Amino acid sequence: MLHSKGCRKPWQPMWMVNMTWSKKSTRQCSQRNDRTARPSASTTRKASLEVEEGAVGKSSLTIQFVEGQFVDSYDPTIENTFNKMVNVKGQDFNLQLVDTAGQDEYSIFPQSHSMDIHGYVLVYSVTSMKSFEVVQVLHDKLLDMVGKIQVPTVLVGNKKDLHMERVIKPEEGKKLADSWGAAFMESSAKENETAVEVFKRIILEMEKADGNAPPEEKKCAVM
Ligand SMILES: Nc1nc2c(ncn2[C@@H]2O[C@H](COP(=O)(O)OP(=O)(O)OP(=O)(O)O)[C@@H](O)[C@H]2O)c(=O)[nH]1
Repeated sequence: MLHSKGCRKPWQPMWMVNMTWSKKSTRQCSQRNDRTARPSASTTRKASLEVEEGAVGKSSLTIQFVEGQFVDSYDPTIENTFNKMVNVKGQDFNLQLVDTAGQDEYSIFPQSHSMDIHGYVLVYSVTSMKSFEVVQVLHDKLLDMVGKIQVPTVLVGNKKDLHMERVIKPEEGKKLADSWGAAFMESSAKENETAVEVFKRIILEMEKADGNAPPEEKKCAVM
């Protein structure tokens, strides 16, 4: 897409959180914990997925997306990197995803989370008011660190399948995301469809920030 005809311009690196991805023209198998994977010869994109508070389901969403399975156990994350090819609106992206450790409002935001990152996925649990509060603190810290007023971001309310335990309404999440100029969605790491949708959404947000509207929204000059 970057090098093809049309009105696309060369992609310029931006910072993101927790995930990295690169565009490639061929499909690749996913790899877990692949810290040695060679970067794509083509332009590389990075995004990062930040989880507010522990246990909101960040790792579960990632594993559902990368491996297509739900993990019922809880094993606190230190940091893992994943690669996964994903097709969005006819274009292949090689997503390099960094699954970071859960954070609270007192955590120091690692500088590495602003380096060579193109977008961020911020996750809270719809069953935890605390996680919803912490995600707001983390977003502020993120903007301070990168020195921008807006970054490509998707706010995700996870665990939507836990209906009886829900304490955050979808409208509250949407309102917060709107105030950030971010995309919003709810997910369940038990459902492959919503996990995949999370990562497609952040790719679209990064594309948008790069001036690359989705195909149906693109307006090329008529010669
Ligand atoms: N019902 C339900 N349980 C979930 C969902 N996502 C995660 N869980 C469970 O919540 C617990 C924590 O999930 P993790 O994915 O490890 O959470 P995390 O945010 O990565 O936690 P940290 O590694 O501490 O950052 C696990 O027991 C998961 O099985 C979900 O969408 N629905």
